Amino acid sequence: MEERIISGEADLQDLSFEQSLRPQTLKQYIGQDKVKQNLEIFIKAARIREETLDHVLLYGPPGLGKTTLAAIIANEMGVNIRTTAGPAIERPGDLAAILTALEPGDVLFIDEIHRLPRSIEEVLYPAMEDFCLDIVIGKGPSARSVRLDLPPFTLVGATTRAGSLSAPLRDRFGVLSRLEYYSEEQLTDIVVRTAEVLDTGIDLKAAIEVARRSRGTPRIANRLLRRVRDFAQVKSDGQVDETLAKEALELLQVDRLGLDHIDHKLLRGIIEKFRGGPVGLETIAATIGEEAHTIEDVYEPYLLQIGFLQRTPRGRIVTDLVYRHFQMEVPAD
Ligand SMILES: Nc1ncnc2c1ncn2[C@@H]1O[C@H](COP(=O)(O)OP(=O)(O)OP(=O)(O)O)[C@@H](O)[C@H]1O
Ligand SMILES: [Mg+2]
Repeated sequence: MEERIISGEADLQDLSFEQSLRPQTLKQYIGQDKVKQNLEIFIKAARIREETLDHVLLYGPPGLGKTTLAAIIANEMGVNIRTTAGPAIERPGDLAAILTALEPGDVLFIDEIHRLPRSIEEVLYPAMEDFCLDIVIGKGPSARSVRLDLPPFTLVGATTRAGSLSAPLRDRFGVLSRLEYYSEEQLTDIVVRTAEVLDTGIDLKAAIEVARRSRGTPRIANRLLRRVRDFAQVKSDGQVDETLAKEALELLQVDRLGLDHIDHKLLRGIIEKFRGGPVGLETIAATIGEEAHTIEDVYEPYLLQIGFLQRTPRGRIVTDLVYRHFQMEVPAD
């Protein structure tokens, strides 16, 4: 798969920047109002009762702020956060080691929780429900099960694929929060805030230009801003205005809706070879030389979100919006 500047997934450079860009409190966290309102109430209530917060599952596409929100939850609860990821926990013993090291009230953040092995999930159930751990000591006829008490804790799970989570695991979360794509206004606020953190001067119009091309995703907004900032430092005095932002984004080959050459290839392919569809996923994949699941997981979600593609039982179709975007005549049928 090609590297894309408008990918929602983190690259190495993002990771080194993101830590410094992360908002620390619910107040600083822009957008996701419904999720924030709920969490605010649950957190307040838990603090009044001096109890741990219920387990929270955060789900939604990459780069929308799940990891950020997990850290904010711990911060607002005034507790420590321990971070791990589904694929990092291979044996029940790994999980036991993490759980027994928690302090009362801590947040345990498990990223990519859908990738937790089934055998580990089963250890997690009693830990989530009753704060205890059943471990088997010894082998064969002398084996016995011992129950270990754990400190009360809050599990915060994050996943881009809520659908691949097993039902029993999903049911054990008291709070299920789905993160949505951000509006242009919210992304503009994020761009302005990031520019402040990076000590970069940016005009409002330039910030809007970056926001508009960020596919509803803060990670992409921050990444584009960094590239535009580089451009401003080389080409002018470092101040980002609208003309400069447009010029830089043109060079990055991100169009005014945040589509890149791969999106263009996909959409034009369906128009030119299949008269706009319907066409099956496998056929599209073969035509543009990509894996079907990559198209489904990576390329399609945003195109569906902005109404450029539709999924029908007979395959994908492009909508009139695409013809207009490419300034092509919309076909009569
Ligand atoms: N609501 C927000 N307000 C301000 N900045 C945000 C917000 N949400 C995310 N960001 C910024 O976007 C970047 C990516 O966010 P984060 O790493 O939390 O995404 P994620 O959902 O965990 O992604 P992934 O699925 O890849 O793990 C971070 O640098 C963060 O600062
Ligand atoms: Mg994350």
